[in-house]
Formats: sequence, C-alpha cells, structure tokens
Amino acid sequence: MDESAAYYEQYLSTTQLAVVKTHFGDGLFTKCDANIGEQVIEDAPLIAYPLPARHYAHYATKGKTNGFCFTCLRMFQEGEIPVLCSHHSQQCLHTYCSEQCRDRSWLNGHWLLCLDWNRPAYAYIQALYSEETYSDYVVAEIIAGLISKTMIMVINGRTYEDAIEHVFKPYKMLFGFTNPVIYKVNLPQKYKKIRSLFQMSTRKLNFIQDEIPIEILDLFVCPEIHSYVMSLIAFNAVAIQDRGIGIYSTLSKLNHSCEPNCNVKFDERCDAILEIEKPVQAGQELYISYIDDKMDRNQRRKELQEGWGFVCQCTKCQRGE
Ligand SMILES: C[S@@+](CC[C@H](N)C(=O)[O-])C[C@H]1O[C@@H](n2cnc3c(N)ncnc32)[C@H](O)[C@@H]1O
Repeated sequence: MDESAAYYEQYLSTTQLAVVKTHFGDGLFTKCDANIGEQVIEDAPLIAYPLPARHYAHYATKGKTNGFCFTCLRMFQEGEIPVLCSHHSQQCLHTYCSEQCRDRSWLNGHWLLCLDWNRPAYAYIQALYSEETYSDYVVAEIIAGLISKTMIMVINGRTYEDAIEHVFKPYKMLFGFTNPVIYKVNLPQKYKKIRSLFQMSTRKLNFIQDEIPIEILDLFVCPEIHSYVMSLIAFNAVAIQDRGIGIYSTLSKLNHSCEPNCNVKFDERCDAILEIEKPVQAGQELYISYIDDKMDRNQRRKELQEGWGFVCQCTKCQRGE
C-alpha cells in the first residue's frame, strides 16, 4: 500500500471506500455495490471559510441579517444570538454559533488575523479582506492555522519536526498528484506581506508564551508553501452553496468525470455528504463532476483546463461526446 492509500485508510476504515492510485493520481473507490441515493461518506472539512462577499454583506448589514458562523458556516436562525470573538472591541466582526466554534477559530490562527487583537498588523489584515484578494485571505488563514497548531504542539512538549510533520501532513496528502499548474503569480510580494503581518504579531499571548519562532516563520511563510497553498485552494477547494469554500480530505481525492456516478451535498453546517447518482459495483471508481457537465465537449474541456489545469480523460470525453 502506498503512503497516500495508507494515510487515508485511517479515515476510511469505517466506510466501504478506499483511496487507490489511478491514471490521474489518486482516486476514491468503492469496496461494495451501492445504489442510487446511498450516502457513502460524510466528510467534515479540514478547513472552511466564508466567501468575502459574505463578510461584506455581514459587515454592511450587521444587526439587520441573521448572519452566520465564521467557523462552521451555519446560518443563524431568527433570533439566535451569535457568540462574538473574545477580543471583539471595535473592528473584529467574526461571529460564531457556539463557544466551541469560537475557540476552534482562535486556535486555528484567528489570534494572528483578528483586527482587534492584532492591532499592529491592522492595515495588512484589512487589505486581506478585499474581494479581489480572496485567495490571499484564505492563504493567510491557512498559514496562520499551520503556525498556530505547530506552536501549540511544541508548547505541549512535541519536537519541532514532529509537530510540523503532524500539522502539515493532512495538507501534504491532499496534493498527492503531480499537477503541472502551480500558482506563482507575484509570489515574493505576496508572501512577504503575510510574513510582515505575522512578524508584527509578537505580543505575548495568553495561551502561547513566546513570540512566533523564526524557524516556524521560515518554514511556513515562504514562497514554496505559499504557492502550494494557493494551488490547493485552486484545485481542491469546493464551493459550499453560496456560503463559502471548504477543503475536504476525502472529497479532494475524487476525480472528475463528465458522466459522474456521485454528487456532493452539504448539510446545514459545511459537512459534505457524498451521494450515489448511478448504481456502482464493488471495485469501481467514484467520480463527481467539477463543472456543469451539460455543456458541450469543447466548453467542458476549456473550463477544466482553465480552472483545474488538466485535459479531461473521462470516458465521455474519450468517446468524443
Ligand atoms: C481534486 S484532485 C483529484 C484527486 C487527485 N487525482 C489526487 O491525486 O489527489 C484533481 C486533479 O486530479 C486530476 N484529474 C481529476 N479528474 C481528471 C480527469 N477526468 N482527467 C484527467 N485528470 C483528472 C487532475 O490532475 C486534477 O487537477
């Protein structure tokens, strides 16, 4: 069993699914027959973020709409009182559906990106929220999460190597395939901005005793990780209805077909449910469609090439349909 298959085995051991090497890198396979409508896995996101437009709508109409949780993306119900960021005083408008979601967001790096807590980096953080630089904002959030989780593990007694391996592995495994398209546009400029932002975050924090060690900054805030994370967002992020985006470990292993046998639905939070659309037999690969598969072949191939950087090799395209 290769590294990727072995890694995913721990998540899939309670399901009838397996990650297997294919012509397109890894793919997700079923180990048993399944019928239309069967839900074969429910996958919680590794990370999920609201769309920036949602931030703005929320900022603009604060107090007038029900809002949503910035961690699990659940929309608040009529009359529900949101939990605010613990450091909210003026600028941070992050709202959560529970203290658990609030604390998860803080440990996942919100302490680095909170407009009220990280005042020295205020202008840099503000710039990340603009709509044009959505991927900058998400890259910064992901890298903040990597730094935060690594620091917490080191404080709890793990070695740097061990902590970094543990924290980065889920992201490393997502990108198992070799994709020729890696985003490198304006990279030095982009990663330097985020580095300056994190360097300013040197105040003593209540759960982290030290400043961000230079080893961690060097490791996670560098052109290689920046371009890797940007590519992850481009190729693996899934749109969650009109709420935001999520990156999912297992779903990221689903290859595309223009005649898919599965589709993905989301529950009221952003957990994804993979549902069978056409009967499948044990040993078959599961496919979703990344695009609107009703388009003609040229349009489909163009979208896949431009959006995901590959020439579609699915059965329908191979038949020339
Ligand atoms: C979300 S990943 C799917 C899992 C991926 N195969 C892996 O190894 O992790 C998407 C990538 O898989 C490959 N891929 C998926 N569907 C394909 C298809 N129909 N034809 C060719 N390559 C495909 C492309 O490299 C694409 O960018």
